[in-house]
Amino acid sequence: MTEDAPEKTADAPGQTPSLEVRDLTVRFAGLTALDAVSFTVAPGSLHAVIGPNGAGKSTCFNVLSGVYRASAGHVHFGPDELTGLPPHRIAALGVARTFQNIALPPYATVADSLMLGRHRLTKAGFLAAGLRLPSAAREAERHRERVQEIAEFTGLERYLDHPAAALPYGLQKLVELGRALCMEPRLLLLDEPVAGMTSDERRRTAAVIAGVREGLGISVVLVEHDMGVVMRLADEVTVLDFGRRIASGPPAEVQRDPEVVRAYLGDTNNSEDAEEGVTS
Ligand SMILES: Nc1ncnc2c1ncn2[C@@H]1O[C@H](COP(=O)(O)OP(=O)(O)OP(=O)(O)O)[C@@H](O)[C@H]1O
Repeated sequence: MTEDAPEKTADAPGQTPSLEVRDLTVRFAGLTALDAVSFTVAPGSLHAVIGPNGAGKSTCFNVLSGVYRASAGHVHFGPDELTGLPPHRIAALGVARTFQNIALPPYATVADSLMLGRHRLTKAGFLAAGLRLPSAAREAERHRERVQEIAEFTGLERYLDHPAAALPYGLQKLVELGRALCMEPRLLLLDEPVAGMTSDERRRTAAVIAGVREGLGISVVLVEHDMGVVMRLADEVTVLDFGRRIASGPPAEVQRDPEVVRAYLGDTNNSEDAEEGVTS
């Protein structure tokens, strides 16, 4: 695809395609952060990428979303090659992501923050919106309705008028998730969505993620340290260690894999994971 080719939009009809990651390699000045990693995310499934600290999970995410460039290998989303595309082109193909660290605008309400996710789908031009043409007003109303639906889906409806950045941490992370859903993605990349949450917040967020997979038919790639959440939600798990894929398969299988157990228990810098192992 050339830079001048028209951008596809995610709201085009059609099924969610599979995501194929093939021999993905990323090198940083002498360090191989990802070493020929391959996995497939089946349409509508939830695929977790796990591994001890420094295993290459964030690097993998950053390549999938276009933040980092692969040194070798390919990522295909259906017929489209994502490798080498900038983040906005990947987003235009229906791939949305959340970040480990919250990046909400400081004074925006929850409604405004969710509406930011609609930006890419807005068709009315600056002039039509500025002149308050009926077509622009109708479109704005449709976006507001969708924001309301997604707020209900994520349990945020009663906070719509609150400043997002003033909400408790767990709700702010849900706003991030809601904003990604407002992009109408076909593939959602969730980077540690329950990190730093209370157990109540974790339960609530895990239920929303389960709802995304079950109710919306969106494929999800999840990077998460909370093994309880991973084992409950994932259809398939890929385990990385020192940039290499050491195991892949259904959670129950991966959990028993001796190399996975060794990678976790042998990682003395990761006491929380070592204590929890891969069995919680
Ligand atoms: N931009 C970068 N420049 C140089 N090295 C990097 C860069 N990003 C990541 N790395 C290195 O690549 C390796 C993999 O890091 P990465 O952040 O992908 O691991 P991770 O599995 O996400 O770890 P964590 O669970 O701690 O977030 C690490 O050794 C890290 O220091």
